[in-house]
Amino acid sequence: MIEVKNVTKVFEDTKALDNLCLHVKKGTVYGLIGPNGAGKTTIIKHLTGVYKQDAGEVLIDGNNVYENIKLKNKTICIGDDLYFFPTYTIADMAKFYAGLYPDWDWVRYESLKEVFKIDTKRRVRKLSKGMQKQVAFWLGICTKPDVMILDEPVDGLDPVMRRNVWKLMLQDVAERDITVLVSSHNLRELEDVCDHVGIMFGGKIVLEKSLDDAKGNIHKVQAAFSGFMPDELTQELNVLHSEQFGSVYSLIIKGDSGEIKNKIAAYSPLLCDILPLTLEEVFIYELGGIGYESANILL
Ligand SMILES: Nc1ncnc2c1ncn2[C@@H]1O[C@H](COP(=O)(O)OP(=O)(O)OP(=O)(O)O)[C@@H](O)[C@H]1O
Repeated sequence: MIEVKNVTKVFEDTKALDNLCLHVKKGTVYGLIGPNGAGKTTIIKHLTGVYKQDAGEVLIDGNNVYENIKLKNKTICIGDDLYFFPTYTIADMAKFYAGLYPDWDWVRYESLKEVFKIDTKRRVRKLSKGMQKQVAFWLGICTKPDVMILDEPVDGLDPVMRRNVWKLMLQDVAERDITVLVSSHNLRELEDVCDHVGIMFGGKIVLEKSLDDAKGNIHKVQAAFSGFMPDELTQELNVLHSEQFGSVYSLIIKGDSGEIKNKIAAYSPLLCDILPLTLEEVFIYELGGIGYESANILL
């Protein structure tokens, strides 16, 4: 279980984290999403013990993360800034990891040769960017972590390998109850793997919910009336966004779908369809509601 309690971090004149609270349950996959500069990488660096917070608490299983060797042994972080020793081959790196991580699993390492299919005698630094990422996952999974912190994890991996890597991680979530926090701008992909999402904006978490709840409280509605949509109805509904194409209104409405349907039905619409939103649309409209506007390109 990951708990971030009221964490603040200031860099010179920038408040990167502002009283941030975040909760990730054990055995779940948590998608951390937010616009550029929201503070995602900064909180990740706190979760991996790179930064020390100015205020608040960063806890994994109830223990402070900063300078906690025991927790570091059971946490793997994979981001864009991968580090491998200049002359080391994959096999050398595996031996190094085996010495560093007490639960290193050689059997898994051997069996994953079937998945990653890269010659272990090759120097890691000479591999392509995507292959280096594969090695990071290969080694990371073999440390048998309790917690995986991932920053744009599958960037640079080809579609088959992205799928393989997610399969391996979700297998560990199901079988070993590991906890995964993943930050990514690829919302389509997160939608397939996350149980919970946290939306960050301005150094805070502005929404933290199960994926189903996040998507269940905001709807795309298409409605038509004989004439214009009644003003009274617009006032009764929490309309985040509205567009009109001829006599059809395309609306983004916050609230319970049953209640929305009943309120519209009371005005005898010619058409009333409630459609599911994608995570990308939830992101755009939730953030639009708090002042991070996007162009009207989704309806
Ligand atoms: N080492 C640092 N020194 C000064 N400012 C920093 C430092 N690291 C981050 N910041 C600032 O903190 C804020 C949050 O940055 P952060 O990298 O955490 O955002 P992010 O959500 O990861 O963004 P992106 O999606 O673009 O990667 C930004 O305003 C950034 O300029």
